[in-house]
Amino acid sequence: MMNKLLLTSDAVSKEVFQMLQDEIVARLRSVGKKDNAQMVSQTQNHDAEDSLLKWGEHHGVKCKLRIAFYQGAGRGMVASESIGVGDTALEIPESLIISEELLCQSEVFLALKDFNNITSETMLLLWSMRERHNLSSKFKTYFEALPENFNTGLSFGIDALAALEGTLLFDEIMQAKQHLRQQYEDLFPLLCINFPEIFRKDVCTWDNFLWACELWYSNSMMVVLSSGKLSTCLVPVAGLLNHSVSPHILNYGRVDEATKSLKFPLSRPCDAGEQCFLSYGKHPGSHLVTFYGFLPRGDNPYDVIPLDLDTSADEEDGAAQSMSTSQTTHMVRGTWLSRSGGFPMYGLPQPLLSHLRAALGCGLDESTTEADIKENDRVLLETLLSIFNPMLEDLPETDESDRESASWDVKLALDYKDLQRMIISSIVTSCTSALENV
Ligand SMILES: C[S@@+](CC[C@H](N)C(=O)[O-])C[C@H]1O[C@@H](n2cnc3c(N)ncnc32)[C@H](O)[C@@H]1O
Repeated sequence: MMNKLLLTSDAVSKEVFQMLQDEIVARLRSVGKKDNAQMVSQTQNHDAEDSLLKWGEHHGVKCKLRIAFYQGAGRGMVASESIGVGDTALEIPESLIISEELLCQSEVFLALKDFNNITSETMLLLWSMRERHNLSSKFKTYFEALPENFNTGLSFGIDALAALEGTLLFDEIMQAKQHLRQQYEDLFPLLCINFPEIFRKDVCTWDNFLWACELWYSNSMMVVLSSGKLSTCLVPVAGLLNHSVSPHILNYGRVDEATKSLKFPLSRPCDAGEQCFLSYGKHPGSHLVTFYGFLPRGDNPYDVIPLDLDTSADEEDGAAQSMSTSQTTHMVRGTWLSRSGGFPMYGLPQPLLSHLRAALGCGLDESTTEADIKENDRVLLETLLSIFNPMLEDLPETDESDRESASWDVKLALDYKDLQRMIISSIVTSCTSALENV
């Protein structure tokens, strides 16, 4: 829009628009500087990654990025040159996208299309489980560059799960694992018996099935294909972009009609040598741990403590007395993310405060005196502390020596608990200091 205005305005307006554009770009540049994780190596000889880039180039991928290795994040993509706002960092031809449309030409689809209402997502999952072992696959180079283990929450071992007991993440991971186990048991050994040529027993193991599930959870993107269909897809090369809470690439996901390619344009500039990040979506830490196996650096505004509040009210209706109950869930973020730390918000969400003030009979109106306001807020803050203090007590601090010797999954579980503790602790601190002042 700015570029258009700069082209069409008179000289004076042009000067103003140019100043505005420079300021916007400077502000965008300052965002996310904390994200730049330590690069481990740019130059190591990593055959699988080099081959993937060459294979992509050969098939028409256009790329202003190269692959680098980052501490704690595996591979990532780094800008080979400075890339500006609106410029395309990466362009992938539609013919390289693994989607439902590609599936329709496969043996797996022909065998399964009429099988027990199977979904195309499940067929794609089974396709990738097989294709990984197909030596003559068109996507051999892509599969060879994928990790042996994805290390998501779905692969958490018993110690990591034990560390999470009592948290919502524990429930999320257990439910997801049970769902996948059930799905596997519904499919196997049935498919191996019915279609032994296609589904070989040695390929269709639980470990290979879980690998394919983790591949789709951690690497897939929603793409509108040129047919107009919205489809969950694997996008080779683009699957090497890591996530950030302040990403460079935000708006992507529609195949360009003219070029028949998926473009990844920048929403904020990326300097040469800087890691270029994508947004995987507005996910809280629990979702990123379960399905991707990491917690992002920096403040994630989608990290919340869900709070279920019951509102039970006695209602007099003539002679009979009835009881109405409703449940509301409030999402509470760390108070450091809020701009309104003091009275009357205390860094907490307005709907939660209104809900509690009404439930406690502590509403504010013109006739409320200053003394009433203070008393009401004392009751409100004490109620909030009675909710959040026990949560904090249930999350004891991690012993640092435990963390040093821990495995990847236990470390991630402990990091998640630290994050939860930090959010709850910020709420307790806000309420305690406010209580001292009323
Ligand atoms: C789409 S892949 C990105 C490429 C991946 N790093 C690799 O080496 O194949 C998604 C996976 O990358 C890792 N990842 C992405 N963003 C990350 C981040 N900000 N910090 C740590 N790991 C990240 C997680 O393991 C996630 O499951």
